[in-house]
Amino acid sequence: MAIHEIQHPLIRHKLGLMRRADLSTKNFREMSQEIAALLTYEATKDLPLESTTIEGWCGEVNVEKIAGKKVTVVPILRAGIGMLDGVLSLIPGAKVSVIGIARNEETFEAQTYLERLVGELDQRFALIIDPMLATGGSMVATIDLLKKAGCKTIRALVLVAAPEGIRTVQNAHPDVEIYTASIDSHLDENGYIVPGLGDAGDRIFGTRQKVES
Ligand SMILES: O=P(O)(O)OC[C@H]1O[C@H](OP(=O)(O)OP(=O)(O)O)[C@H](O)[C@@H]1O
Ligand SMILES: O=c1cc[nH]c(=O)[nH]1
Ligand SMILES: [Mg+2]
Repeated sequence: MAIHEIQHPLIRHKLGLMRRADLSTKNFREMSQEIAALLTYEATKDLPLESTTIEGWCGEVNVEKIAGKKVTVVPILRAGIGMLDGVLSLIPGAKVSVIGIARNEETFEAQTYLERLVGELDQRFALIIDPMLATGGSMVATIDLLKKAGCKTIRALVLVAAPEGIRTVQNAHPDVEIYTASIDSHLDENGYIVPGLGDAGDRIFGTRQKVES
């Protein structure tokens, strides 16, 4: 498996802004979608093209179109929804397969509570989206489930990845490529990515609990 940490200046700049603890929910949401679109651009760079002839303004013209596989975007609820519009802004025709997974915050075990997959998964290119790859439990559970449903080509887009999570996905699913805006330092004792973004779901949905001082 390859891990791609994208070095594009727009991504680096936007991620830097997202790390600010005082960033508003509105701005955090907007930047999640913007980085998701930029990661989509990178992760689809090698999609195969085929030639076709169309009727242009001055007669027949040869153009290219994406060949073969159709795409399904797979947001991992909840936080993955925060990247969905960004991905769809570049692949508007993609079908969406929704997976609900919540991490048990004591054991870090991934618990699946919803599975709504689109059809013909054996013919689709799946793009999993989740802002955070921490222990990797949620990502491995999602890939397990997609493969069981017949999916053969899978890539994952995450805003921030921890080395621990990358290793876990790498060991379980060496064929899956991950695209990320940043490989961060490590996980803390609560399984949070350092420096990370904090709880991405809470920051996207505005459910962040204020810490009493
Ligand atoms: O790599 P892992 O250790 O599995 O952790 C990462 C998962 O944790 C977060 O979701 P969370 O379980 O908090 O659910 P939420 O999106 O509903 O907030 C995040 O969005 C990932 O799905
Ligand atoms: O750092 C982390 C780890 C898991 N889930 C998050 O939202 N953030
Ligand atoms: Mg959360």
